[in-house]
Amino acid sequence: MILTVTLNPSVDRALEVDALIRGEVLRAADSHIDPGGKGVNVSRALLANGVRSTAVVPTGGAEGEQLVDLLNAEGVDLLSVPIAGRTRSNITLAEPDGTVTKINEAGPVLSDAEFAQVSKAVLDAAANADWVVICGSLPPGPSIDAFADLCSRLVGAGSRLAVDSSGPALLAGVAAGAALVKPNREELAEAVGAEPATLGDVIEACRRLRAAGAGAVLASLGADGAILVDADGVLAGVSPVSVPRSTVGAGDALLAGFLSAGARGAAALTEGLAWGAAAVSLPGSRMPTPADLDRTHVRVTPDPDPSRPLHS
Ligand SMILES: Nc1ncnc2c1ncn2[C@@H]1O[C@H](COP(=O)(O)OP(=O)(O)OP(=O)(O)O)[C@@H](O)[C@H]1O
Ligand SMILES: O=P(O)(O)OC[C@@]1(O)O[C@H](CO)[C@@H](O)[C@@H]1O
Repeated sequence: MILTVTLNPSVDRALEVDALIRGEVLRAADSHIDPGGKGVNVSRALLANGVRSTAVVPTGGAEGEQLVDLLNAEGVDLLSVPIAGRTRSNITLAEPDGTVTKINEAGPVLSDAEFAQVSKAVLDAAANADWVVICGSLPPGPSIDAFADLCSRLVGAGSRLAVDSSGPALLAGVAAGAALVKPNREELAEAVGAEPATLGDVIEACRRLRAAGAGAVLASLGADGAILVDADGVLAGVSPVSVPRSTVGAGDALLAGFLSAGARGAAALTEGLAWGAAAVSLPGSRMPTPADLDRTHVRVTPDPDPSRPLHS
């Protein structure tokens, strides 16, 4: 069982518009509502592909009830911790060429007592989990020290921890000794204080995160694919998408696919890239099912040319 933790989940509203024009009334050609938040998406993707997962989410207010209803409707196994604040609602504006504009709320304040309750739920459930996967932004409230403490306690208790977050939360996961971190290009740049221009820059940044405590680094690079740096070496992979529809949740699908296939080696990276590419071809933050997956276009190679420039 893979336990996911989304401290700041959301109800995701995706609107498809012909073109994004500031100051105009835009008419949506189509709209979708999905349960959202990065860990929630990892659980949804795993479930859609027959992998057991439980999602821990703090929920509150009308949107919190809606999120629980949406997740129950999909059959996601939930550990919902009630909070006083209102679960956020995040907006996606998707244009026909695949350009996505996202507006994410900060999310409700999580009080110290509420964070302690969520942490207890996570630590209790972690005992039966193959992985504990903490994803997404931290909501207002919990200090970075409190978050770092949760990561350290999980690692100390023997859990295999994966962290997909940004800024101080990503670094806290690294320092706690997470077995895996999954930064995207911007998160990696922020973590090492340098914008990568080539695959070599990405590999060097991943090595720095490993030296700082992470076991493995899976760096997602949008249309440039992904790089895996772990104790076995370096792998690079790409999976071209002919008609990108929405990149929202692609990183979550990549992580879910990678974990589902054992989180190690070319087979796991291939699986992650197939799930990521499939998510990009689907609207909103819809997660791929087995019928959406096509592994034939995925290319994974060891020790890629470090001078290869990044495009996206
Ligand atoms: N335009 C694209 N074309 C092909 N594949 C893509 C594209 N965008 C994303 N992907 C695939 O999805 C994976 C994750 O994308 P990205 O690096 O954008 O993740 P992310 O920023 O974490 O996404 P999110 O936070 O929305 O889940 C990439 O590694 C790649 O495999
Ligand atoms: O604000 P965060 O927590 O960084 O990201 C939240 C979010 O953008 O991430 C998911 C896609 O990865 C969406 O379902 C959700 O709206």
